[in-house]
Amino acid sequence: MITVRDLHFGYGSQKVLQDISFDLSKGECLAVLGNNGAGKSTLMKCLNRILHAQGGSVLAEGKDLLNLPRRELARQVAYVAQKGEGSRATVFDTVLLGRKPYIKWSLEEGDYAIAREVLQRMHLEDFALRYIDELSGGELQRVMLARALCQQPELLLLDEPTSSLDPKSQYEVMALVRAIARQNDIAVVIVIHDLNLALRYCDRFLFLKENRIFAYGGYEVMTPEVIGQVYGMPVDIVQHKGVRTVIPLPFEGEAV
Ligand SMILES: Nc1ncnc2c1ncn2[C@@H]1O[C@H](COP(=O)(O)OP(=O)(O)OP(=O)(O)O)[C@@H](O)[C@H]1O
Repeated sequence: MITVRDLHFGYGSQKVLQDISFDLSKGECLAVLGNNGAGKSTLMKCLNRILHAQGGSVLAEGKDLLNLPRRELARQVAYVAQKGEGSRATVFDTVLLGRKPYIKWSLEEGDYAIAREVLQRMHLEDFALRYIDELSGGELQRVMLARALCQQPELLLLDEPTSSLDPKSQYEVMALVRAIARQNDIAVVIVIHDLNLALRYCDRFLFLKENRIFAYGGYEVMTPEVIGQVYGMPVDIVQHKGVRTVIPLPFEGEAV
């Protein structure tokens, strides 16, 4: 269980996060939603201690993540940033790097086996020997996700993991993340702009607005009213062939 309580953060005098509290069970996916600049990436960076929260607590299974030694933190939390970096390393070596928090003296056969398994699950076997600075944006995004999975964290933080993927890959990757979360009991926090992907693959939803949580909960908070107030646009939610779908409605006076 991940328990976040009263998290606060500001860049200088600009307050970005205030009174952020939520709980997430293992195996669940939480979508973090909100407009550009709402503080979603900042929240992820506070959870991973890239940024230091100025107040509040983050507990994972009772362990205080904001005060764990770095190496221990890296075993608990994996983070995939919005912009992946492309260095001169192969895909296999990059994914293997996810084992770093566990290595004592040298890599063991178990580490290679985990990397191979993750590559297979992410359909990246054919890319194993390619250099990551020669991949497309979407391919690189898959590799960075694979590296995070190789880390076998308790908490997986994904900042817009589908932003560079083609439509089919977006659904495939989200389905895979959800399946891995459930099978391996990983709590996943996903910053995502696509409400339909969130609705389909996430279990809980956290809307940020004006530095604070505007709404948080299960499907009951995914309503046209909440979405309308957070994003300032009219929407409807319909069920089509069993799939709940958010449909943007025309703005007032807009011809369609
Ligand atoms: N390093 C920084 N220094 C100062 N202000 C920052 C910094 N990074 C972000 N901000 C500001 O903090 C606020 C929240 O930014 P953040 O990146 O967390 O938003 P976001 O919700 O992830 O946005 P987006 O959907 O555009 O990715 C914004 O007003 C942004 O301009």
